[in-house]
Amino acid sequence: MEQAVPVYILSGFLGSGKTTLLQRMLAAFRAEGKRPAVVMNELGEVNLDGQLVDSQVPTAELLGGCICCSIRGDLSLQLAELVQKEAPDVIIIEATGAANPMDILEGVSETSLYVRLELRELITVVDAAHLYDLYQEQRGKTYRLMQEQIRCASLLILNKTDRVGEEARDKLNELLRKWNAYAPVSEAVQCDVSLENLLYADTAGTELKEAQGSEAHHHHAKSCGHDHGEACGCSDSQEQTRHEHHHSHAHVMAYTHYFAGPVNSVEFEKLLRELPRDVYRAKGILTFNDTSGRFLFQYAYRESDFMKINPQGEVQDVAVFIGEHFDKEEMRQRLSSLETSPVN
Ligand SMILES: Nc1nc2c(ncn2[C@@H]2O[C@H](COP(=O)(O)OP(=O)(O)OP(=O)(O)O)[C@@H](O)[C@H]2O)c(=O)[nH]1
Repeated sequence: MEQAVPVYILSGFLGSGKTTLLQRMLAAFRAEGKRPAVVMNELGEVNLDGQLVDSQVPTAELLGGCICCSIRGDLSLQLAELVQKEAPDVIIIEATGAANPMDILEGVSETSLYVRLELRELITVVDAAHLYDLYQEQRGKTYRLMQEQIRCASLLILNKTDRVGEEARDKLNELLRKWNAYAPVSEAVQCDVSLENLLYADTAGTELKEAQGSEAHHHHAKSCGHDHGEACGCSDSQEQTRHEHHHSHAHVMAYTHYFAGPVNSVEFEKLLRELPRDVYRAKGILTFNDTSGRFLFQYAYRESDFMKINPQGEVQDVAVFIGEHFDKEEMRQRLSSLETSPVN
């Protein structure tokens, strides 16, 4: 009988390290001679993470929304198409950091009714520094979303441990155990974990497979804190009325800026340093007028990083800013004021 294609879901809050883990997993699968395929979901209108994935890897993109609301139907279609067209040995789904993984898990389960898929693991990557800071306050929507993402996981990676001290690490391990008593926890920097243990730890996989059965699934849903009844904050109003349930990420919004010309690198870094606290993730591709080449920039929880890049395909200079209730118009004006005339 035809083998089911194993599926891995990567979850974790914005900027926690999902793409970093994705790259490691892809390298590990390919080293074993396997053909992985990827489904990437971004809140912004462009897939910048796709620039970090080898162009040889078949990739389906779900852009401009979150899998778990307006484009959940698309997830099923994309999965089915990937299996039929590419016949991959394994599929990795990278969710937006704002997604509730329970909805993606349901999406994969639905698809597995008509395409042979086997949900193997739901891996949640946790930004140690970000969670520790929110833990001090013990409230807020982002804190609750992180909690849901951690609860649903079959494997947990406590990433960015370079940004916290030993005391915080102990506290975080305790917290993860409290929220999810079953998933093995691996501490990591740059998601550098032993992938053999991670990908072939069968116990957690079994639990997830069982979760595809309705009763276990119901139980799983309950333990994920996926409470129904509150109004949905999805942008799509039809969707909103169709399934009136609670999405804890409804507070998250994205602004995509297409640059009309190069910007000054010093001024741009200053803008990143001065971003409001409510903008917790940004990324983009830029041309600077004071240094040659193009750069992929990353900003995650107040840390920024620039990498020289030769974009695959035609990519305009663009930046995506993700956060809570920030002023998009103010952001647009600030970014536009940095633009200079294109260099000929
Ligand atoms: N200091 C530190 N930075 C890290 C670590 N792991 C990843 N990063 C950096 O954090 C930034 C975000 O990492 P990504 O892997 O893109 O995070 P992500 O979860 O895919 O982000 P979204 O897709 O936007 O949700 C990048 O600049 C990474 O280089 C780590 O362990 N420590």
